[in-house]
Amino acid sequence: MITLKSLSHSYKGGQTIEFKDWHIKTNERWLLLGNSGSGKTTLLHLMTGILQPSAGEVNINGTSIYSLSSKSLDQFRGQNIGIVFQRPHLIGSLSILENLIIVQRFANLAKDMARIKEVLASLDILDKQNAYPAQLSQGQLQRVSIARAVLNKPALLIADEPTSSLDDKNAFAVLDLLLTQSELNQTTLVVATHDKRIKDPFSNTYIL
Ligand SMILES: Nc1ncnc2c1ncn2[C@@H]1O[C@H](COP(=O)(O)OP(=O)(O)OP(=O)(O)O)[C@@H](O)[C@H]1O
Repeated sequence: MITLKSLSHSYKGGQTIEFKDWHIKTNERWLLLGNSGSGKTTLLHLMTGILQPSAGEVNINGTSIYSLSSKSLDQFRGQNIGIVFQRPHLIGSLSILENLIIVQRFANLAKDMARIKEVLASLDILDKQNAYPAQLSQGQLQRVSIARAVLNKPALLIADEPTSSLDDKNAFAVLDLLLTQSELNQTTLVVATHDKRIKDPFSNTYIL
């Protein structure tokens, strides 16, 4: 269960953005909808502890995330939250395998090669394990990005605008990967978007 309560944020010199309360149950699939500039990225950053709110609380499975020290929060995020960013942000000098090994290490989990290979296989990119990011296509990079986000079986999988720059065929393919992976890994899914093409599989919507 994830709860957002009385959350608001003001950037320096900007207006205060207030967010209505949000209760997300385990394994639910939510669409976070809002026009450009409405605060989607800000809310995702608050939910994941990347940004501290001006006021309010985020509680993930019993942990109030802003009460954690920054080191504990980094570890908590690594173990409980997977994020698919708009761009993959992989480390270019490391192979795909090495990029995933450090995700386990940053979360303070034991190295688990079997799990890495299982996730790569489920996304159909196991044959790319020894390749470097520059050697992969955009679609393959997005798969690695999803692999990295689900690797540690997080309680919460978040995707920030995963489809808006894609054509219909690729947008639905990525959506399908996110849905399949959230089911496979028993992960609650939140997709932030202004892409109305992908709304059908979501029964829950939080509108900004
Ligand atoms: N670092 C910042 N400093 C000051 N203002 C900011 C900062 N980041 C965002 N904002 C402002 O906060 C508001 C919400 O921005 P945010 O990026 O959360 O919107 P968004 O819904 O994700 O937009 P988009 O869909 O265009 O990415 C906007 O008015 C934006 O200008």
